[in-house]
Amino acid sequence: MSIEFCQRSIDRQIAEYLCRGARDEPGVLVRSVVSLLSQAVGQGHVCLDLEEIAGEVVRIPGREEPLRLPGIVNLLAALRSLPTVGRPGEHRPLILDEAGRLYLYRYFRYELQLAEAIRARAAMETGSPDEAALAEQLDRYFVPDESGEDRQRQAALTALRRGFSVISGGPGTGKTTTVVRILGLLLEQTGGERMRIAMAAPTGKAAARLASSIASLRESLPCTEEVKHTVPSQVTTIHRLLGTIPNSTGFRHNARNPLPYDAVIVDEASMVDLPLMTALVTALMPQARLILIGDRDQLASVEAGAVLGDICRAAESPGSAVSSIKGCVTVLDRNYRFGDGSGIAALSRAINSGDAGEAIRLLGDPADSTISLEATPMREAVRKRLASPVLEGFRPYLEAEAPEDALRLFERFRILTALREGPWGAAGMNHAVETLLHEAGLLKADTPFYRGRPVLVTENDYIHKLFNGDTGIILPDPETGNQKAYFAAPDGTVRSIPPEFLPAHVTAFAMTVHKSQGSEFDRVLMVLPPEDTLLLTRELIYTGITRARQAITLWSDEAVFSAAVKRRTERRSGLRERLVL
Ligand SMILES: Nc1ncnc2c1ncn2[C@@H]1O[C@H](COP(=O)(O)OP(=O)(O)OP(=O)(O)O)[C@@H](O)[C@H]1O
Repeated sequence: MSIEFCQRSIDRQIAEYLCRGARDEPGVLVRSVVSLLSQAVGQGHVCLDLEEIAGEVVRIPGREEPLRLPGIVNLLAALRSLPTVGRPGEHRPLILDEAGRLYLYRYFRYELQLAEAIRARAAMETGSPDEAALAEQLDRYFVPDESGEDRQRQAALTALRRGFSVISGGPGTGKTTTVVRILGLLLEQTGGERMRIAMAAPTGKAAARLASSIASLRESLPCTEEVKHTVPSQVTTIHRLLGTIPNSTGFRHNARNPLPYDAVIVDEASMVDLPLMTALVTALMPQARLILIGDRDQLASVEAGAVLGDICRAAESPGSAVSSIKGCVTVLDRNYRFGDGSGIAALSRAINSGDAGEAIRLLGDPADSTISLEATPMREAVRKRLASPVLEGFRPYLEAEAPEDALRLFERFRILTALREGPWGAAGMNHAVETLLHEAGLLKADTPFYRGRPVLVTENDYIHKLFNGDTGIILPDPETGNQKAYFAAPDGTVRSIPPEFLPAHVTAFAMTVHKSQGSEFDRVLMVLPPEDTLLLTRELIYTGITRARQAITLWSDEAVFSAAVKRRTERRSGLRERLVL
């Protein structure tokens, strides 16, 4: 195997800077390794596994001869001889650990701090000592079902008893239902007011979704009105909770100024990267409880790490038997929304187990119209093939009068893509959809902010309270007739701003699967390119498919789909091992 360097200038600069002491041929070697580390971090890995690259051939841009890296012993020796490389515990720009993992110092420190904080919290027993009272409470909240195995009840028990717990499950497995019951249980246990609980999610959209679920589920809790009223209804973004500081990567809340909460619950935790998760756990009070909710099978965070996945795997690993992380993770696997036999549920299971053949069989089953597979059309045929799903999917919102109706109806259908650019990427699809809708007379795409243009915000704007991932629609103000960008607020109301004030945004008929994390739509058309690429992974396919509540159509060639389902995203990190110490 040879390693391709898609070296960015930043990787080269970092390597030059960190390898100042290294000269001549060994200097080229260590500079290359450090460049590879920087590149790996850019791709989402936390560290570089030297075992994996030892003995491999590296092609370096601008250098004719490829470089063969030495075997692991010599490679480790070469790196250890550098003044910039230290061992764990030392304060050097690069850290080489005992397992041959090379880190940028910052990431090593994050990983170590996160593992230590989680282990300490996992070892913390927080539950009420009154077992009989606890059993009575749990029976009230979780009416035993015929299966005899109630994972939701188990998840709640863990959340009540331990300082750290994780609830992982796909859409519709009852994560939100369980969280709301945990809220009721926690508040009951402590007599309501004394328990200070914060709820957060990585994006504004995910926060809004959780807030509205809590509002609708709270009334059904089997507790007193008094307890119901103390159930918190606010969900914030993690950045807001921690308090961002302009032009700094630090937060207002940290170990010296901890968050004033007894329990912090984080939804959509698979989207949280290593630096942010570390910032969050280090900002908790020593006795505070942390509950993470998410889907371990989804795409990992955009930035470095796969924290939720690593935690879940650590809890399952054989080594965890003697560690505090054992028993902290509950996986919910029963689909209450569709039933386990539904097409989308069965398809997600086949994909998660890497069984592409079964997934293709399910997709081809004519008896199930909720899931289907069609070959990706050639570039020239894309628009023709899009016409029917696009007109059907987008007509209702474009014909709606009131902004709140348009926003609600827009959630019915979305095109998700694997790629950002190109004819099968979000950019190409958006262009094709715009043209189709324009030709059909459903919109007039003659100005940037035409009536009906859906926009997806791509950065956080604290002034206008718009966040990365928020989706709005340009519509005329009923009173003035001027175009405005309308957004659904977390409380269910609609608000608007003049389109000129919009932060960075893109058109949103189609969006990448990455951007769709934290959202769900009734029907989804997911588009894979006709050629296989390394970006197509099992996690990407699973995440895209599970965005659909009712029906999914997949455009993909069978070979491309199979290759993708078999390809797992592996993010290098040492977190799993550090958690089971
Ligand atoms: N134990 C249960 N018995 C019966 N129905 C349940 C149970 N748990 C959840 N449900 C129902 O299943 C549906 C999905 O539950 P919920 O929204 O809590 O799942 P979720 O995992 O949070 O899904 P998503 O990730 O899509 O938000 C809801 O309609 C809920 O009422």
